Amino acid sequence: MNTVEFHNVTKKRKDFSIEKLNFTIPQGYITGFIGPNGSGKTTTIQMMMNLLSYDAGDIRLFGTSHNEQQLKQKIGFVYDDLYMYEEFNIGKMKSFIAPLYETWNETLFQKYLTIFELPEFKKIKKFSKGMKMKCSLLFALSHEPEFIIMDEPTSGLDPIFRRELLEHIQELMVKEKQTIFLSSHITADLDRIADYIIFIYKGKIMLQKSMEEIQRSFYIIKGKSDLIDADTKELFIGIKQTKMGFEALFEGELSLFDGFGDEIVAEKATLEDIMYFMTRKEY
Ligand SMILES: Nc1ncnc2c1ncn2[C@@H]1O[C@H](COP(=O)(O)OP(=O)(O)OP(=O)(O)O)[C@@H](O)[C@H]1O
Repeated sequence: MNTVEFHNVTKKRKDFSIEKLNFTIPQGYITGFIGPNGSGKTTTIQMMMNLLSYDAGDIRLFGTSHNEQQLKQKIGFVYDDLYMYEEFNIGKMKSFIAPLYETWNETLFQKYLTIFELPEFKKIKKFSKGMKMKCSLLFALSHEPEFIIMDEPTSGLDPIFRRELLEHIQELMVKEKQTIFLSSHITADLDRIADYIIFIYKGKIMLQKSMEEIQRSFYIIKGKSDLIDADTKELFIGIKQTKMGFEALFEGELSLFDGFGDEIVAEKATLEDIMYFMTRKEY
């Protein structure tokens, strides 16, 4: 079962276009959405949330087409920009937000308020960026959404805070079995928690795979430059020449390199390696 399905979604902007975007977000897992700046992550999320129109194609949520009521009740949208409520404190915000949700869970709200150590009666404009992110997460979680969308939840947070937030997200998955879609260009965060990865670049999907498949099939191969010729070059997705030799991204069975013995070294590729080599312009 998929929580979200994009079928041939096309969106043309002045200097940017998304052509026939196809991907799915499986139910009950954490899907990481990665891509360099300006790749179309926010545009995609806005179309998913029905905040932005598209020119062609179909977006299905929970098995049906967009439906306002369903969007509001079943989705928790987490982002750090709470400008609308800057003058409010958490208590006042709750009095506006809670009645909007049939599924509002006050016990859960109190629980996360304590866990996140957020002050209930301090104005939100006095919150740090990280506190605003936690506050957004607090409200999103308290109405027990089936699907949580997070747009860059860890950007601008310090490493300790980021790790804490990721731990909370992971805990949620274990306990509540929610579906989470998390966009980030901090790929190390997703190496840690994602079950699936969707990689977008210049409005196109470059990769959609489970983390398990990625870890099993992508490697960084290092060796002396003289090993690179027209034939070996064909094996790699991207190659970088270094002072020590070459580094290249490879997808497939490592046994292909058995004949090279210790002339090459293979390491598992990180998401950052994959993103780097797949978007490199020169080889
Ligand atoms: N309102 C808009 N009108 C026209 N073009 C826009 C608008 N918003 C964004 N774009 C363009 O669409 C492209 C994709 O932007 P988008 O914000 O979706 O990327 P992103 O992957 O979220 O980037 P980042 O990681 O930097 O947030 C960019 O080239 C951007 O300039």
